[in-house]
Amino acid sequence: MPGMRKNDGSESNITRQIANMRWVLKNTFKKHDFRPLQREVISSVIQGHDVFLQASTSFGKSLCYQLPAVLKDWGLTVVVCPLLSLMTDQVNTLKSLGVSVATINSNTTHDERQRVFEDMLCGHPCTRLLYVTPELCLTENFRRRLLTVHKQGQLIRIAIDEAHCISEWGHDFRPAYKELGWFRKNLVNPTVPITALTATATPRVRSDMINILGLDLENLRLFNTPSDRPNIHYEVRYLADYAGDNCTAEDSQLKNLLNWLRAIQSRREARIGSEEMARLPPMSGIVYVGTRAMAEHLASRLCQSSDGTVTAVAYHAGVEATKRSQIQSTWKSSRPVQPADGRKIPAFSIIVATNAFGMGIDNPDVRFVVHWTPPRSFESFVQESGRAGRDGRAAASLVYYGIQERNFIETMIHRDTESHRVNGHENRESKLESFGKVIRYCESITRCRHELIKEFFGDFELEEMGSQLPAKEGVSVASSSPCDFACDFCKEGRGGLAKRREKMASETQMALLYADFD
Ligand SMILES: Nc1ncnc2c1ncn2[C@@H]1O[C@H](COP(=O)(O)OP(=O)(O)OP(=O)(O)O)[C@@H](O)[C@H]1O
Repeated sequence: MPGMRKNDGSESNITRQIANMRWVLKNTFKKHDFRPLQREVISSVIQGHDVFLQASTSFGKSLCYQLPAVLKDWGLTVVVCPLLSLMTDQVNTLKSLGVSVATINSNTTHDERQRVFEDMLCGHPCTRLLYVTPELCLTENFRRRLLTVHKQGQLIRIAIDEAHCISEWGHDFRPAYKELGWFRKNLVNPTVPITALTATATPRVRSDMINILGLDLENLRLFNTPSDRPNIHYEVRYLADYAGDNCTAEDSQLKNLLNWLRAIQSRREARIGSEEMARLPPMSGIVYVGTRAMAEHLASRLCQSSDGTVTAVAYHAGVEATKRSQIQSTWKSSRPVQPADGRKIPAFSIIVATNAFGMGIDNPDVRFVVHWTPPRSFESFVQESGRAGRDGRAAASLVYYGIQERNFIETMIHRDTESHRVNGHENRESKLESFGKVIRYCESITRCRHELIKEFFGDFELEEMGSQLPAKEGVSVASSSPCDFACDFCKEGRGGLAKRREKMASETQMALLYADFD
């Protein structure tokens, strides 16, 4: 492509870098081997292509721009990142590996900012990776500096993490992302290649990403992995929206969750024996709830009602920042938590969270994610459930679903889009469309849940667009079913699910309930 720089230019340089990939992987990043597809994505990055990577949560997308940035012994890669916590996490990890990395965000001091800018403009920056917010990329000051680095021939790539934030049809729309088309329009002669990464983009969001960023279709390499996660067992539990004789709907849901946890505990005990189990740290899990108050309430109920089996703590935007990071690090540490009063070590360590417990949570051994109420968007569901099993081992996703909650969430979406009026109608339509997928996912009793996830993310369409497939050549990502009894449909069959769903309050019952309310 005219004007396009193939990194160092010469073929021999590219070949040398590709040959060194494995060495850098082992020596700098301390990883034994590439995961399927990582090698191909990284090779394309090194060759100077625009790259679009849609890979499931925990795939290891960051390595796909970090490794090429380190592999070259000069030049700056700018990484646009939407969240402070995500940025801090990545920067700290890279620093601990000895990589020259910097960040400019709202927490960066004036002196540090000056130091980073001086290095950036010195003509031969030491910094290999610079993490910035999308908002910084809007400022004239930063843009001017970036143009200077480019004129000096030192800007080798722009990486845009969580690139689905660019689209109003996405679940995390961020207006500043929409302006990132500036890079392609201005970083020219030679054109600076762009890598866009996401775990959750529907076809409509994907096309926004490609168009707004101005990715060059001639030069673009597309990659994707299936949007579902083969190691996650997906299950939906149907709530009967009426309470039993002496128990509220919440009581019966709590009882159901505790029984589920006890069953996991018994299976584990049968597998490894009770002595070994007593030595192990508690199993980590996340329970997502809709509100801060519910997070506090459910965390305390889980502690009280579980007979010492569960330790649970609430996490939401109202918890003070230092306490939040303390909660996160205790939960991530995987150390057995010996209660001070001599009680037994709990079998489960649970964070009861609102969606404030979000992107960038990289705890490898979360064994389950429970949605206490249905998630508000399908993309959030896949992101949140994808925090389970990041180590590749078996994990579970459980969603509690009931008609009452469904109606409540639909009402809230209407109300929120009314009051915020963010592009009013379109915004509401996209939110309702996404929640519609949650409803179809939960109410379906005739399809494998892994297949539904891939269908809703348009995995098959991505293949048709020319996306590269991971390792096993010729096997279609979308059409092959990875579900080895790893969802309730494939395990229980249509009959089993239908029986469970029957218990859910019917539309008519709900209408009667609401009539009573009025
Ligand atoms: N080749 C590899 N071998 C072993 N571990 C790896 C490899 N590549 C990445 N990882 C690890 O996998 C974890 C997830 O990586 P990363 O944070 O890049 O995921 P991601 O694809 O961005 O996921 P998400 O969208 O959920 O944030 C990290 O702990 C990372 O160190």
